[in-house]
Amino acid sequence: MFETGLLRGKRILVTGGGSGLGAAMGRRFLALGAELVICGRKRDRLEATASEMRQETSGKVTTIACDIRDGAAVDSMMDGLWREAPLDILVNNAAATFIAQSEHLSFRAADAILAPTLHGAMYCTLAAGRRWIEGNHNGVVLSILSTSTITGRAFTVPSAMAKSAVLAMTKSLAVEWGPKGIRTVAIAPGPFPTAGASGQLRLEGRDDTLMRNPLGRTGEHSELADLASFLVSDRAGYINGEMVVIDGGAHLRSSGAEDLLQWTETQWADQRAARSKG
Ligand SMILES: CCCCCCC/C=C/C(=O)SCCNC(=O)CCNC(=O)[C@H](O)C(C)(C)COP(=O)(O)OP(=O)(O)OC[C@H]1O[C@@H](n2cnc3c(N)ncnc32)[C@H](O)[C@@H]1OP(=O)(O)O
Ligand SMILES: NC(=O)C1=CN([C@@H]2O[C@H](COP(=O)(O)OP(=O)(O)OC[C@H]3O[C@@H](n4cnc5c(N)ncnc54)[C@H](OP(=O)(O)O)[C@@H]3O)[C@@H](O)[C@H]2O)C=CC1
Repeated sequence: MFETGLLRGKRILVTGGGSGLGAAMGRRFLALGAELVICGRKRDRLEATASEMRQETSGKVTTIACDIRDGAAVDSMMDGLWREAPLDILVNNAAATFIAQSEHLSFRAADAILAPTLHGAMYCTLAAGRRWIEGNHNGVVLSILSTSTITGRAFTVPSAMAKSAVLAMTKSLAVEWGPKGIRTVAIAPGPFPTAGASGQLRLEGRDDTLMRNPLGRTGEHSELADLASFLVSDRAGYINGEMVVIDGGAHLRSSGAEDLLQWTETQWADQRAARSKG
């Protein structure tokens, strides 16, 4: 689909790149000639993914164990990266969510979603942006958001709040940092099967989420990876502050949570008892 070497010479950090959509984007970036860095909390999973990637391509893949909820850890990751060479592209992909009745959310539970999804994305963006500006280096920030930024979404309120805040960051920095050579863009995916999403959102046990998709299917990882590759590339050099939706048109029919309005209190009690550790 793309010219060979579309991302040659680009050094890209994908947060949460050890699994799911982050790994899918990373694989495509490597295939297009980029140098890839992936971070996450689970060192073993990062290493396993990186070694698969190295076998698939001849590209350079580096892993860094970093909890992006910790600003000092993010700074130390960026310092380490910059000691070798500046990044060119940051992909804010790491996030957390689960379904819950909002009245049952403890403050700690709300923070467990806000901390990686909002604060983590903000820390990474500020840490990269500051270094790009100091070094007079161009950069691109791509944030993976959600159609909840458009529709809101019942039962995943902290996630909808965090994603909406990162959209506000994307639009605001497009204006503030555009003149400094930094583009900020975003993608709002609809349902894409990943272990994280299925586990946290109980996708397999839900009746009508997929049926409501106008295209009658979930997204392919390669479709999201293609869109991400275009948006971070120089070919998208005039796109700034924009969020592109990739959901088969689903959000035009439903936020994706309406079936949960029919759940009984027993179902919610079962859900609370069967928490998934993502
Ligand atoms: C369907 C329509 C379209 C799809 C739209 C999809 C939009 C977005 C999708 C995604 O983001 S998919 C990505 C999903 N991936 C992940 O979530 C991976 C990361 N996950 C995690 O880190 C954990 O699973 C976590 C639970 C989210 C956070 O773990 P952490 O170690 O930080 O938290 P804990 O210490 O375990 O718990 C803190 C706090 O939260 C309460 N809690 C945990 N799980 C639940 C739950 N399922 N329901 C209610 N509350 C929960 C837990 O009890 C703690 O609170 P206190 O008990 O201490 O008050
Ligand atoms: N799949 C879907 O249907 C949709 C996904 N999205 C978004 O796409 C992105 C990827 O989701 P998906 O691939 O499905 O889910 P995954 O659960 O596979 O991905 C989440 C990633 O984030 C990392 N992560 C979580 N918390 C932290 C943290 N504190 N510090 C560093 N890394 C962290 C995890 O790694 P580790 O556990 O090692 O820390 C994991 O690799 C997310 O932003 C999600 O909100 C949006 C809409 C729909």
